[in-house]
Order: sequence, then structure tokens, then C-alpha cells
Amino acid sequence: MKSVRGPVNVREFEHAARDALDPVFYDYFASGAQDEVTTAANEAAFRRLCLVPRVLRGLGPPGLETTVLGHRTSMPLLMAPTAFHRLAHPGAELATARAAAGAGVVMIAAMLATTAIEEVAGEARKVDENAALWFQLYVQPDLGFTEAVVRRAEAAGCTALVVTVDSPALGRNERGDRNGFHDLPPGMRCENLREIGGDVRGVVLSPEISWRHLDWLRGITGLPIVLKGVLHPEDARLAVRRGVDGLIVSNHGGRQLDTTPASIDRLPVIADAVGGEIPLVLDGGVRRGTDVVKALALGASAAAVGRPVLWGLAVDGEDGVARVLSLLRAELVNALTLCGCDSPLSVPRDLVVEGGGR
Ligand SMILES: Cc1cc2nc3c(=O)[nH]c(=O)nc-3n(C[C@H](O)[C@H](O)[C@H](O)COP(=O)(O)O)c2cc1C
Ligand SMILES: O=C(O)C(=O)c1ccccc1
Repeated sequence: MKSVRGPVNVREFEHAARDALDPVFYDYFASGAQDEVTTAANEAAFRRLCLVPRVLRGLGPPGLETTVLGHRTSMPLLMAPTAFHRLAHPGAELATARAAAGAGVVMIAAMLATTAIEEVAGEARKVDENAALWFQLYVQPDLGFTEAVVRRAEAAGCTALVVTVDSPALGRNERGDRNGFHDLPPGMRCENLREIGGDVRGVVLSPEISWRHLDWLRGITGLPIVLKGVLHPEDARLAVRRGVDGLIVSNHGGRQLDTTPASIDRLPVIADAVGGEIPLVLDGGVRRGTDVVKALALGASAAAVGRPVLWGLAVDGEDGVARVLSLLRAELVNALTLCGCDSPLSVPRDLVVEGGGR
């Protein structure tokens, strides 16, 4: 039998990416904060959770199409925002955007991208004129600058703002310290930060950012606002009360506060707190179709992937990202079928039990 060339799952993509990348850049992508307890916990938690399939349900093949925040998506998987795609591949965010648009999934473009949001949006639209692009924002104490960035995202046609709220300071990245990696290499800039010179060191992750800034943001833009990085049910309740449109249950891939719980382990309490009022997206450690099914069962409308996209990009640019997305799509079809589910909306809570649970 002819063997398949290239990685056959996300884990193999990571290994291939490690071979392809400058070790300093690989460390930047792979690392978590401090002891990387949370980064490891995210994946470990999915392995601990078990699926209990239903049988003889007589269903057809599952359809994966669904909506998140009113946006149609070809599957319940989004691209989480990640900074600095140019470190992975010269195609950078343009390659990622083409792959996302080609696969019909929402790309959440990072404020700290190495390609301008206008160019990313233009490229996505060449592939699919209805391609969905959301914009991730770090609210800056300089509100004038923050507003300028929001206006650029709006003008580029982004259809939601993802406000990252788990970053009142930057997590302590010790691999970066060891490697002396604190700035982009020459020739690379944060193209959404042109107004402040394009230097990532100009970005302020400030503990002064508060719900008042959210109210201000609500007042200056009509875009739906999604908070990224909520882990406490009380914050989820406050978000609903403040008119937030969606939440990403996330610990930033373990890159901010180390020793937070695995994000999938927080999903049930957050889902209880919001009671279906607003959609939830889960990210952190999603590496398999079965992981997506677990997130759906525990209350998410969709999951999102960060590093898997970067591994695909590092291995083969747009084609590598496209391959990662198609592997996850095929795994998701297979997992839903084996679970006895025919759509992302019909994944019951009792499909998931703790390891050894009843
Ligand atoms: C290299 C890298 C850069 C990231 N940059 C950002 C960022 O600029 N803004 C943000 O909100 N989250 C950022 N994240 C966090 C991701 O959006 C996401 O929460 C996380 O990667 C999910 O975990 P996973 O990598 O295990 O899929 C970054 C993650 C990585 C790995
Ligand atoms: O690396 C990250 O996870 C991230 O969000 C970030 C934050 C500030 C500067 C560069 C990247």
C-alpha cells in the first residue's frame, strides 16, 4: 500500500513544524508561561474526558455546518488569534487567511499580526467574497489609538471584535527569556500598529483596563463584542449583563497565568452561568475532532485552534494550514458519526464523562 506523505494528524504537524522552524521561533509558538503547567493541562484534560457513544440511531452522515454569533461556518471550528505569523512562513497572515476562507471557517485576525488587517481581509475575499474575519483587540490605555485600530478593522470589513481580557500584563515566558526573544526580527513589523510605529514594544497590556473600557468600546462601535479569556462564572455573568455578545473560554493556551485550570474544565461552569444567553467558543489544547465534540457536548457552539494553525503554516504555508483544517474536519465527521450525532447542534451533554465515570 502506498503510504501517505506528510503529517497525518496535528501532532505530526507539530513535529514537522519543529523541524522546519528556527528553534527560537518554535519556542515562541510552542511555549506557555513559566512551568507550562496550564499548556500541558489543556491537552491532558481532553485525554481524561471520555466519550460515551449512542448506537443504532439510524442517522445519515453528519453535516458540520453551523452558525457562531450569526455567522455561517462550514464547521464548528475557528482560528484563534495568534501573533506574528511571518515568523512561521513568509506567506504569513495572507496564507492563513486564504486557507481559512478556502475552508469556510472564521479567522480571528490578531491585532499583533505581521500583515495589515486591510491586506488580510482583501486576500480572504479573493478566495471567498463572504469570508468571515473577526478582529482581536488588546484595548490600549491610549483610547485614541484603540479607536483608530477599531476603525481600521471595521473599514476592512471585520464582523466582530474579540477583546482579549486575560492579559492585564504579559505572561512570563521563560523560553523567550532564555532565547533572548523579545522583539520581531529586522524587516518584520506589527502592521496594525502603524499609528504607533509598528513596534510590538509599543503595545501596553495594562491592568487598568476595566468594564468601563468595555462600555466605552460598546459606545464607539456597532460590531458584536466577544470577550476572550474568561474562566470565572461571575465574569461570564457580568459579561452577559454588560451586553457582551459572546465569550471565548480560554486560558490563552497557557501563555498568561500559569496553573489556571484546563479551559475545557471551566466550560461547564461557564455554560451554566450564561444559561444559553450568548454563544461560547472554547480554545486551548484542541488537537482532535474528538476534542471538538467534547467542547460541543459541554456547552460550546464551536472550538478554536491556535497552535495547530501555526504548525500547518510553518510546514507548508497556505497548503499546510488547509491540510490541518481538512484533517480536523475529517476527524470531526468521523467522531460525530461514531458518537451517533448528525450535527454540531445535536451533541448531548451526557456524551462526555470523566475518565472512569458513569
Ligand atoms: C504563538 C501564539 C500567539 C498568540 N497570540 C495571541 C494574541 O496576539 N492575542 C490573543 O488574544 N491570543 C493569542 N494567543 C492565544 C490563542 O488565541 C489561543 O487562545 C491559544 O493558542 C489556544 O490554545 P492552543 O494553541 O492550544 O490551540 C496566542 C497563542 C500562541 C500559541
Ligand atoms: O504571544 C502571545 O500569546 C500574545 O498574545 C502576545 C502578547 C503581546 C505581545 C506579543 C504576543
